[in-house]
Amino acid sequence: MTANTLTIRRPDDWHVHLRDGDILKGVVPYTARQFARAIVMPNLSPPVIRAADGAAYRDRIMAALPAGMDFTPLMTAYLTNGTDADDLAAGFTDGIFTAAKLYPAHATTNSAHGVTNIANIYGVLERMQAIDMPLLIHGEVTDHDVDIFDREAVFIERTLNKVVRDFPELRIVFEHITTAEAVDFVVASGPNIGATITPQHLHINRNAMFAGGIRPHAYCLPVAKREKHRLALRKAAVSGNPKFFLGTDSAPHAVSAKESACGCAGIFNAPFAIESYALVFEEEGALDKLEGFASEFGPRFYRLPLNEDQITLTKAPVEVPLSVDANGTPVSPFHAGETIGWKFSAG
Ligand SMILES: NC(=O)N[C@@H](CC(=O)O)C(=O)O
Ligand SMILES: [Zn+2]
Ligand SMILES: [Zn+2]
Repeated sequence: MTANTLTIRRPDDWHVHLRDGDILKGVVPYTARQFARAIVMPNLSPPVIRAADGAAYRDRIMAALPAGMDFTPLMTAYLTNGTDADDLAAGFTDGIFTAAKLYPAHATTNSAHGVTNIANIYGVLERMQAIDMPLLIHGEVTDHDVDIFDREAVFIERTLNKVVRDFPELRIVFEHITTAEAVDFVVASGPNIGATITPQHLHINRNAMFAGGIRPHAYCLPVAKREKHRLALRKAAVSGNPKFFLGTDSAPHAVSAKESACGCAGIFNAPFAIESYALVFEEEGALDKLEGFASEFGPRFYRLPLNEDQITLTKAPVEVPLSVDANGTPVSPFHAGETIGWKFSAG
C-alpha cells in the first residue's frame, strides 16, 4: 500500500440481488467485475425454493455472464412454511445451495412467500444444524404495531435470541445489520454468528431519506437508522472482528419503480461497491482493515478458500452517473451524482 494505491485480495459479495430475465443480464457484469463470488439472494418472483430452482437459476446467471468474466454465483434457498427439508439438504450436499434464507413473511421485497412463524421451520432448522448449512436472516419483525425503525431490534428480542438458544450450533448470518443492538448481539454471540454490512448503512443515516424532500433512492430495507447506529456499524466494520464482513445487498429496481407513489425498497450499489467501502475505511483511518472485511472474513465464515487474485484501488476522482443502463432498464446507482475518491481496477 502506498498513499495512493491499495492492492488487496479480490473481494466477494456475501449478499446480492441479481434478479432475473433482462435485468439479470444488465446487472451481473457490475458485480462480476469486482467480486469473485457472491451469495445470490433467492427472492425472485416466484422464489427459488427447491434445489432444482436453484440449479436452473444458477444456469441463467452463468448464461448472463459475459464471456471471459471470472465469477461464481453461490446459490441460496428461500425458506417457506412448507420447505421440504430433504430437498433442501440434498441441494446443499449436491453443491447447489450454499445457504438458506429466512424472510419473515412481508418483511421486504418479494417476501410474501416467507415464513409466517419461526416455529413452522423448526424441523428445517434442525436439519440445517445437523448438516452445518448456514442460515441467512433478514432480521425484522413485521408487526404493524412495531415502529419500522425498531423492527430489527425487536426481531433480536423476539426471534433471534430464541433461534440461537434452540439451535446453538447453527451457523447464522444476520444480514444487512443496521443497528447498534445488532452489532452488540453479534459481538456477544459465539463464533457461529456473523453479520454482513452494506455500504449504504455505513454512509447514510435516516435523514438521507428526507434531505430537502423525499428521496426514494435512499430507501432500502431494513431502513437506515439514527446516526448513533451508523457510527456503531462503522466501528464494527473497521474493527477487524471477523464476525463482520462485506455484503452489499445491491438491490436494483428500475428508476421508475423507485420514483413512484409506492417506491420499491432497495439500493443498487454494485457499480461502485468496493470504492464505497474504501471511502468508509479511509475516513475511519482503517484502510489496512479493508482486506479482512472484504476478502477474508466472509470466506472463512463460509469455510471456502480465499481468492488468489487481486484488485487495486487508486485514489482518483470518479464521477458517479445519475443512472446506469442495466440491459435496457435505467437504474440509479448508490452515490449517484457524487464524485468519489477511489477508482477500481482489476489486478
Ligand atoms: N434490501 C432491500 O431494500 N431490498 C431487497 C430485499 C432485501 O434484501 O431485504 C430487494 O430485493 O429489493
Ligand atoms: Zn433483506
Ligand atoms: Zn437483500
